[in-house]
Amino acid sequence: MSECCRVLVLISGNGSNLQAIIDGCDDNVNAEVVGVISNKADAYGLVRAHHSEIDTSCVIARKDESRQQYDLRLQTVIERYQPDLIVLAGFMRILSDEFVSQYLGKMINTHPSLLPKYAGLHTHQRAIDAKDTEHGASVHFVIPELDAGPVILQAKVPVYDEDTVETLSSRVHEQEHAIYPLVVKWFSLKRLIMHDNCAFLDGEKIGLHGYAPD
Ligand SMILES: Nc1nc2c(c(=O)[nH]1)N[C@@H](CN(C=O)c1ccc(C(=O)N[C@@H](CCC(=O)O)C(=O)O)cc1)CN2
Ligand SMILES: NCC(=O)N[C@@H]1O[C@H](COP(=O)([O-])[O-])[C@@H](O)[C@H]1O
Repeated sequence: MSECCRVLVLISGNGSNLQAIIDGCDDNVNAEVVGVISNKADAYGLVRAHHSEIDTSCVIARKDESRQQYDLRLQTVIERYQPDLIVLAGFMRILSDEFVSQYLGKMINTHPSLLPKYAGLHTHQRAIDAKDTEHGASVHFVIPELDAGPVILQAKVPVYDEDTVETLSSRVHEQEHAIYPLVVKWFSLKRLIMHDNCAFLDGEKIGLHGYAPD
């Protein structure tokens, strides 16, 4: 079996996607979560990592620190883990252009909307306010432009009239927990790459709305 894919997960909160990725890195997947980095000391995802005996680090923003200064500290910690893949899983900081440019093609994110709809924050409330009938999640490569990287895989969920942010986000979470580990598996098997700002799976260019099996 080829070298195991070293996966580093960045979080800010609960870590349910982290948990899905930990659970997905079983014996059949050539990947291992080698570390978890949080920008919040109280992130429950750190507890999840401890339970799985995964090394953790915290990089907490300092007052009057520029985005670039924070990212330099973050980069120093990241390099200790020598990751093959960096997974943003609810990591709630916008990363500087210089930082992201160093990890093009090896950094992915899960975003709680059907990109390119609703880049940014508060996506569930925006979908409810717009009376959308469908919503979902997008796993994409990370580029400097926020939530604009090539989409790899999307999952759709229905939106009901009686939905609240809580009920809708829960439905989206369920789908994220299914698709994110699959994308990590594809990357670990070297089936998934980014080239010229496009995502490719098994050599086939992935469309704007992610991989769609025939
Ligand atoms: N350069 C990039 N950085 C990040 C990307 C990206 O695509 N390019 N993805 C985001 C993840 N994300 C949505 O999926 C996201 C995270 C955070 C924010 C944001 O506005 N953060 C604020 C602080 C918000 C808070 O503390 O609650 C900020 O950083 O000023 C938007 C989208 C990760 N980074
Ligand atoms: N814009 C970034 C963003 O909103 N990301 C979202 O944060 C949640 C983290 O949940 P988790 O901590 O339980 O994995 C996920 O739903 C993810 O899509």
